[in-house]
Amino acid sequence: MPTPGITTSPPGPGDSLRMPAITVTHLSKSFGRVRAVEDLSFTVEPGRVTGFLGPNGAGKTTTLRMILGLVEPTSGTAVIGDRPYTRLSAPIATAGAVLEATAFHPGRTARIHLLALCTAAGIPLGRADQVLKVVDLADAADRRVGGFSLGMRQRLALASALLGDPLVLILDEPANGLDPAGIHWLRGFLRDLAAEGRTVLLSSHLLAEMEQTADDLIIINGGRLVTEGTVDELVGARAGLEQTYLELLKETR
Ligand SMILES: Nc1ncnc2c1ncn2[C@@H]1O[C@H](COP(=O)(O)OP(=O)(O)OP(=O)(O)O)[C@@H](O)[C@H]1O
Repeated sequence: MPTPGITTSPPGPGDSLRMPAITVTHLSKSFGRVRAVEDLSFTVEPGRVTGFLGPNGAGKTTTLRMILGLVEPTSGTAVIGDRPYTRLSAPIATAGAVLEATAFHPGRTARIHLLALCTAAGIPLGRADQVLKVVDLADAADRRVGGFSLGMRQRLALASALLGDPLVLILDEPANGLDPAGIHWLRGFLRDLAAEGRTVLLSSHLLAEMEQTADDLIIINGGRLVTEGTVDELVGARAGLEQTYLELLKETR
């Protein structure tokens, strides 16, 4: 298994002071008559894994895309540190992301895919092999991505997100397609990133997994905040995250 750190010189404890939080303030997005996100506010703290939960269509992907500057908010703001993603001075070194439906050129090998990204982003080419090792894909580096399993594609997407050694990682359903060993690996990996002081935000429908992986939770429904807090606060004495989650959604219907 790869070593936890994604960089050759992981941030030290003092560096966590410089790790950016994600701050979403009164964020809204409408697509025509569809109100995908409505007056949403929350904070994602550095040094913690934050789970972003909500039923299908709750607005999770739209929110993540607004944080990454891929969707223009109708109103409100989403900032990483002190500014929107599109105004970051070093966006690739600040935030990395894995979004749903990541497209790869099927004829390219994993290494060529990453080398192309390095070239486009001005990242030293040696970084490609480093991140392949980190996500445990070194043995598949010269295989064409068209023949990759879903789990391997997820790992390659994660490798792409790590190229810039980002302080903030934003992942939309990263466990999708991973087998139990892969999910176990991902959990340890994300926990290690947070332990290095990085800010980790991930959406998932896998509640049992989220309960084990996340420190903090943000739950939304119908584009609005249902609740946010630590896993301990929210689950507390109740019988697990699944029951807590279903009860909270029922209350807000
Ligand atoms: N580009 C778009 N054009 C029109 N409607 C959109 C667009 N993107 C999202 N929506 C709508 O916004 C709402 C929120 O969608 P979103 O994908 O953000 O939810 P989600 O919580 O990520 O759902 P899931 O868990 O199913 O992935 C849905 O009603 C969706 O149909």
